Amino acid sequence: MTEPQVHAGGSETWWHVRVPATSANLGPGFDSFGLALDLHDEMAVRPTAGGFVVEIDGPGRDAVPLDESHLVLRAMSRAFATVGQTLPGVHLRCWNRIPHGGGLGSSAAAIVAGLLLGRALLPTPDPAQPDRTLSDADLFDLACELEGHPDNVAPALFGGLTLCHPAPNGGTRVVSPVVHPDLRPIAFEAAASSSTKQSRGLLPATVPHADAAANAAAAGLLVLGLTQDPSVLLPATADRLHQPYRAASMPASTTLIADLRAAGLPAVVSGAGPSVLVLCDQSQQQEVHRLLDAGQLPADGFTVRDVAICRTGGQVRADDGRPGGVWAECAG
Ligand SMILES: Nc1ncnc2c1ncn2[C@@H]1O[C@H](COP(=O)(O)OP(=O)(O)OP(=O)(O)O)[C@@H](O)[C@H]1O
Ligand SMILES: N[C@@H](CCO)C(=O)O
Repeated sequence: MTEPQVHAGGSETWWHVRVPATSANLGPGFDSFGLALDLHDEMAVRPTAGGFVVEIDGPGRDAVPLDESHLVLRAMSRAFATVGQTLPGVHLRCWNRIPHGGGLGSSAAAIVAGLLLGRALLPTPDPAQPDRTLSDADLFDLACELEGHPDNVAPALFGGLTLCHPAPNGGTRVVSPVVHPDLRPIAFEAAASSSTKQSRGLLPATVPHADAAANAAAAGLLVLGLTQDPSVLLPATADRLHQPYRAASMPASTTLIADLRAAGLPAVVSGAGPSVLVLCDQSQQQEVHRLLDAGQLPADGFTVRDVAICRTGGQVRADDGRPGGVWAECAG
């Protein structure tokens, strides 16, 4: 990646964003529950005289388009179009850390990054046209539309634990319960990838009533487990709505989850997979590492990360377009 140009009068201003990885579903909370994790993509953008330049480090570098169809640029354009403007030429720099198609919310992070950067780049709002501004709620609605489901974009935008539910008059609402301080998630980041779109195609149009009832019970228990009593998280993470239908498409994840759960550890498919998330408390986190050290978990093909829950959603600042630097506190 080229170094940003520095002019005699100081460095050029870039709008710089960082957005957390997210794990959706958390077992029974299909298309509703999501958790922000302390693993971030960073992007920086500045307007140019015309055209698009995209530079990428990290996952997706050799796979994603480098023109206006890049997901971050599509989201930026959408933010501009929403207020009747056209995105100018931009230079976009991406430092990707979230694997693509891994089940850790890469597309949601890209969409939220693009919307936040788009809002930052928009001309100063005209006080005579207050509807031509974008609130966080507007960005959430746009993100849901672009992603197609809300459970990753909510924690990517707002941080922490988010539960999405249909609003009475249409659209989606978000609530953000406070997570129990003992939670210490572990992510088994899969080297393999899968397309969420294809993985959604494996799901049936209808499910047995008994399965829906079991998931409703587990999802209720999951709120208790995540906020007040982590000891219930093993039964609270049982799912019958999506994991059984996807199991055969990700055999290594399915075996790993079965072994972890047999050891009493609350493991789930992260998002649409194939990564795996374990909603550990402190002693369970140690137990996972003991089992790994003893070679008693089938973890080949996975990178194991202790990932703190990130209380902060996407953050934007103006700077010199270099990666890193100090951001507001994230881990909690
Ligand atoms: N940083 C990014 N820049 C550009 N495109 C991206 C970026 N991140 C994701 N994408 C696009 O999104 C696709 C992955 O999205 P997909 O929804 O299939 O998986 P995911 O978001 O990683 O997993 P999940 O939705 O299960 O959490 C990539 O193949 C790429 O096309
Ligand atoms: N709820 C979504 C999350 C992945 O983006 C799914 O499981 O398809």
